[in-house]
Amino acid sequence: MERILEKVRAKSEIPVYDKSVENVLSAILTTSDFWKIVDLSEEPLPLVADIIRVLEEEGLVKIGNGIEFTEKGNEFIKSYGIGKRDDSVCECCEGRGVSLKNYQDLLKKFKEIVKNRPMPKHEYDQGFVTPECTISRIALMNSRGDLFNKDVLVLGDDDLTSIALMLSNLPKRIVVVDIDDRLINFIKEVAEQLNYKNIEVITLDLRKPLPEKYSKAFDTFITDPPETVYAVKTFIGRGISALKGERRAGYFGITRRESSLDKWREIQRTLINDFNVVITDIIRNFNHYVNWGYEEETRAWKLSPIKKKPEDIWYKSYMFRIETLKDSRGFEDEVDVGDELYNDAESSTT
Ligand SMILES: NCCCCN(CCCN)CCCN
Repeated sequence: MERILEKVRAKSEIPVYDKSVENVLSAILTTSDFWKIVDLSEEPLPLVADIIRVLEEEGLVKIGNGIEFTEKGNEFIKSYGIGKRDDSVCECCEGRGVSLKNYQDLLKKFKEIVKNRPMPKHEYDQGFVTPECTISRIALMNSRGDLFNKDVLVLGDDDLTSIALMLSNLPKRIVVVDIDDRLINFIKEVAEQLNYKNIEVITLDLRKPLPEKYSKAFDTFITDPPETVYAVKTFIGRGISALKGERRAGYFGITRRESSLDKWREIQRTLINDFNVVITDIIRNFNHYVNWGYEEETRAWKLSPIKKKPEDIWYKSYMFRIETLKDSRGFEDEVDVGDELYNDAESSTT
């Protein structure tokens, strides 16, 4: 194992641990599909690709139509006592912990309205979640008392959460900001169709601070940022600066596909130390992203040992919920980064 770790460290700037290799080995025992191995291992995609390369160099796996153990590989995992990874996700709620029993009508209407939604744009790292997931977000936020008669801010909305919010008739007011005019126009059209008045839809680049009128104006925000430390600081920091005061809520997705646990610790330090908020929930794989179509253009494709597009959903993120308390603060400075907003050593689908 030591040899494997040394060789991976020589290739990757992402921290690698015994557990990182163990996670990948367990995943290969369960599936030969690269994308599913990344999903099950919960290690960042670039690190999984490097580990698989080293396993191949060591003659432990062979890479054909899939990734499989050689005889030598089977000996190796036996000697290390590596077991299969059994995910055991609840079939009823897909692991989200919210029931859609009371939201079936909302789900049906939402699916109907978003039939001809704008498709994901690589330029903005877009990738929308399934309708079941979008409606589960409404159920989750409503279950915490964060929607009924509340002022809600949506920072970036390729998931069209704002449309589900309009259909739910729960918020007092909705403000949606996005950089992509296609989404802005689509959401505006739907608001027209629904004759929904209490919504503002504006084009904004979140590298700039929010307009003054949105400072301390909301009870709840939701966002799903790219996962560089810059992007997390900017998107979530803007959201917190928009909250009215104490005991308001923020929701956002953080993935393991593009963030190592070392980066998770940085993100959690930013939340606790810089923003001085409290983390109330972290729900594993709450967000399931529909494959976005531009896979071949991404670094993930270049790194993948097998050039085959993913068939099933493999990219997921954990849903974080935070609340503000006394002395919580957001982030209101201008961020003048370009590409670094979307890319770092661990990202690969941006
Ligand atoms: N590049 C394709 C996947 C992007 C997912 N990211 C943006 C999602 C917007 N709905 C962020 C995922 C977790 N923060």
